[in-house]
Parts: sequence; structure tokens; C-alpha cells
Amino acid sequence: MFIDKLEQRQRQVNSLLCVGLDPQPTKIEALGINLLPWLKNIIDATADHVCAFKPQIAHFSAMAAEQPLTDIIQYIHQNYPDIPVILDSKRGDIGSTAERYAEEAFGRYQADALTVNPYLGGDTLSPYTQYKDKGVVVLCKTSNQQSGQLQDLVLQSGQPLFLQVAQLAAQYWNNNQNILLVVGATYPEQLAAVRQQVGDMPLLIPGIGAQGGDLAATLEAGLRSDGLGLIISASRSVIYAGDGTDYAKQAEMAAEQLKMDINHFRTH
Ligand SMILES: O=c1ccn([C@@H]2O[C@H](COP(=O)(O)O)[C@@H](O)[C@H]2O)c(=O)[nH]1
Repeated sequence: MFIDKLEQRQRQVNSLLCVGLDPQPTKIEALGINLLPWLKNIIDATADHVCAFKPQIAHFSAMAAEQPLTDIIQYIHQNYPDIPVILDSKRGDIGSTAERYAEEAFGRYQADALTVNPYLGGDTLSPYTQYKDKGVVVLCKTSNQQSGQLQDLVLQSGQPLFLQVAQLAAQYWNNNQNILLVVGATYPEQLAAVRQQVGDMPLLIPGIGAQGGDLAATLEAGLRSDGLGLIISASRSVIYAGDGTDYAKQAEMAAEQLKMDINHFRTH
């Protein structure tokens, strides 16, 4: 089960940090290194500090780098079998197509979990959730500035759309107990409301670092009483912490610092 694997890793290394893998060609070319060795160096440098890695699929497919994506997920599984891989693909389509997206993430790429968009409704999520040992991370309240244009709309029931997503996820879609939600660190108040709605469900939290999310407020709002329940994801602030020959060392230091910052707020 994905959630068991995740929480085991979180306990094992005492870390809620997930490093996002968002390769930008210009930055990597400037280092005079190819994509796959760059990815391996970033992973080797940060692995000790993470509970998960999160490759973002567009950052690979935009440069026709599907093979490096396949290779790097395989590399993580072979070298760091305890670290789950969340494929950030934000898929969403009718069931027959969702089945192919599920095969893409879990079959082709061998990811442990993927992110999905719930806009099409619950029937389009079951092609993913039927993979009982995999995680399905559903967008709930995204980190971007205008996420409220749709996600904060107040429904007839009186609750905002993002909370309706949280309620549906917790009460109706989670038959296989393998759903998680995405909530941006840029919205701690909404995170608190989601936590109240979904009980112990783990939440993936992007928005720390480059997007300016508030770490203290995030942990205050979303941490479970057992000190788990959150996956704090950072991409650019870690993987591009340095732009010189010591880029891997800089990434390692940024990951370790962020892990320690998270742990400081977990215990205070
Ligand atoms: O609400 C969301 C959902 C996903 N993301 C993704 O997370 C990373 C964030 O990158 P940073 O460099 O740490 O800002 C990126 O892959 C997004 O696609 C998100 O930011 N917000």
C-alpha cells in the first residue's frame, strides 16, 4: 500500500520532505551535463533527507524526455527502494481514457502514486483507485494565485468547492483507502478546513520555497497529532539551490535545511 510505504519512509528518516523533480533544460544545459546524470546526482544528493520524490511529467514530456523519466523512476526504485515516487501528472478524463492514464503512470512509468484532477467527477477516479497498492493524489486546493476562481466557489450547501472535493474524497471515493489530497502551502486556512474534513488522510503540500508558502502555518494547520499526515514538496528551491559545479551539494544542503525547518515546526 502506497500510504504505508510513505509513512514507513517518513518515520525511517524522520522527514516529511518530498523533493520535486522539475528539470528545466536551460538550467541543466548551462551546467554542461545531460539530463539523466543531472537527475541521478540530484537524487543521490537529496535521498537521505526525503520521504518521496515527485517528478512533474510536463517537465519531461515538453522536451521529449519520456525515456529519462522512465529511467530515473527505475533508478530510484533500484537504488532507493524505500522511497516512493509520486508522478505529478494531474490527469483527468472520462473513464476509458483515465484507464490509459493509469496504465501510463503505474504500468509504463512504474510510479507509486500519481496526481489527478477531480473536475470530471468520481467515476473518472476509479480507474486509478482500483490499483489498490498505488496512491491517488487528488487536487483539492491548489497553490496558485487564482485557484479560488473555481475552487473557492460557494455551493448551495454553503461549503466551498474545494471542501466538497475533500468531503467526496473522504466519504465516497476512498473505497480502497488509497486517496490523498493536494493542498497548497499558500492557503493554510483552507488547509485547516481540509484537515478537519478528511481526518487522517495524508495531504501533499506544494508551494513551499519558490512560491512563498508559510511553513509554520502549514504545519500548524495540517499536521496530524502523530506528527505525520503531510508531504511537504519543494522543487525549484532545492534542485536549483546552486547553479555552479557544486549544484548537487547545494541541493543536498537545501534539502537538509528544509527537512530540519519542517522538523522544527513539527516539534514546537
Ligand atoms: O497546487 C499545486 C499542485 C502542484 N504543484 C506542482 O508542484 C511543484 C512546485 O514547484 P516549486 O518549484 O516548489 O514551486 C511543481 O511541479 C508544480 O507543478 C504546485 O505547485 N501546486
